[in-house]
Amino acid sequence: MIEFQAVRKEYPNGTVAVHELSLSVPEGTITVLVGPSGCGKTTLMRMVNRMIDPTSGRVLVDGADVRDRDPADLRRGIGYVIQQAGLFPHRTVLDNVATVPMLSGATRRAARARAAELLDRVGLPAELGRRYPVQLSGGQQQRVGVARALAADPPVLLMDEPFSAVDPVVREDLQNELLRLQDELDKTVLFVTHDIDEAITLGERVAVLRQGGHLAQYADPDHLLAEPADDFVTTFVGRDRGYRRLSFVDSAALPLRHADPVPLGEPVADAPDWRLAVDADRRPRGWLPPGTAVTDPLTEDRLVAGGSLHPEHGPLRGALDAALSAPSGLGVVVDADGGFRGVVTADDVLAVLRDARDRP
Ligand SMILES: Nc1ncnc2c1ncn2[C@@H]1O[C@H](COP(=O)(O)OP(=O)(O)OP(=O)(O)O)[C@@H](O)[C@H]1O
Repeated sequence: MIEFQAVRKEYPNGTVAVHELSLSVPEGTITVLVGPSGCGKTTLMRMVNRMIDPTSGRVLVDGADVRDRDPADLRRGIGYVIQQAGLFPHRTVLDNVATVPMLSGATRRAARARAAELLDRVGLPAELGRRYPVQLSGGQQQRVGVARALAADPPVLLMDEPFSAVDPVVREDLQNELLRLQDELDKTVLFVTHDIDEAITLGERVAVLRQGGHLAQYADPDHLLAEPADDFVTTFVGRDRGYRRLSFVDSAALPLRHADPVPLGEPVADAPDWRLAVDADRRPRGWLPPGTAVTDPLTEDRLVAGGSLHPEHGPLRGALDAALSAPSGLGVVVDADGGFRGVVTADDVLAVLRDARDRP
């Protein structure tokens, strides 16, 4: 656990970067610090590994004041990932990662074996290990940065805008990769970003900071979107927060409508409605338009491509998207194996939301 207790940072020029801020970062979670430029996010984060000491107040890691720890020793237990990855340009990718275990006394051979394992873990092919950082894309470099931060297997990971220099598609990949890794590793991650979407995607807890290093709100993402604490947070989380909130509401209360899918490979009689075609494993393959009779065995070329599929009990946002993107207006719900379960309409999704809102 990381705990900030009434920490304040005033730089020698009189700038107050962090103003008496208290915050607990629970163990094994991703906690995000988010806020506009200059609100003190980086200053706050760097107090954890003593790159910056607070003017007053205390920072505790696992109950101990970091000021009582030797900085080098403290940092061995804290991985640090920054924007642009900060890799050593004259070392190969493999050696960039192997440097960390070698500093902790591993032999070169053992350190390289560990580095190769980590590169694989962050989704990089082994042959990239022989290249130099400039020979990698921005997204690949960030993955190396993450691998290097994990090399000493630290319980705490500090990530300062690690994904902000890459394009949105790569960024989404990296975010998903981090969530997948965190599922396996259970680190205590403190993540800094100025992007509220990134904060909401990654954070189990999100701390919104405003200018002068004030904590505007500290909550889980659903709470932040549903009940922003003040006008600043409302503006910062943005206009479409109602829609984005759907990502955090699960669809357990969504009733499934029955539908009789038509199997591929069999003739189909004419019918007035759209019908979903499924394969032998009941996996949805597409929609047969109303009024189509098929006398030969039904083949995929007769079908209109389907919309997105909604995994049963996934977030409501996926159910709404499935309904809106299907040519029939019926969102297809599938089980864990991708088999057809039933359909939902956009009205069904809205009814669930209305019920949730009206419940006392
Ligand atoms: N060494 C320093 N000396 C004086 N002022 C500083 C110093 N470092 C940062 N500041 C100021 O402290 C405030 C907080 O800076 P900080 O870098 O923590 O903000 P941030 O939220 O991380 O911003 P960004 O998103 O732009 O990186 C800013 O006003 C900044 O100009």
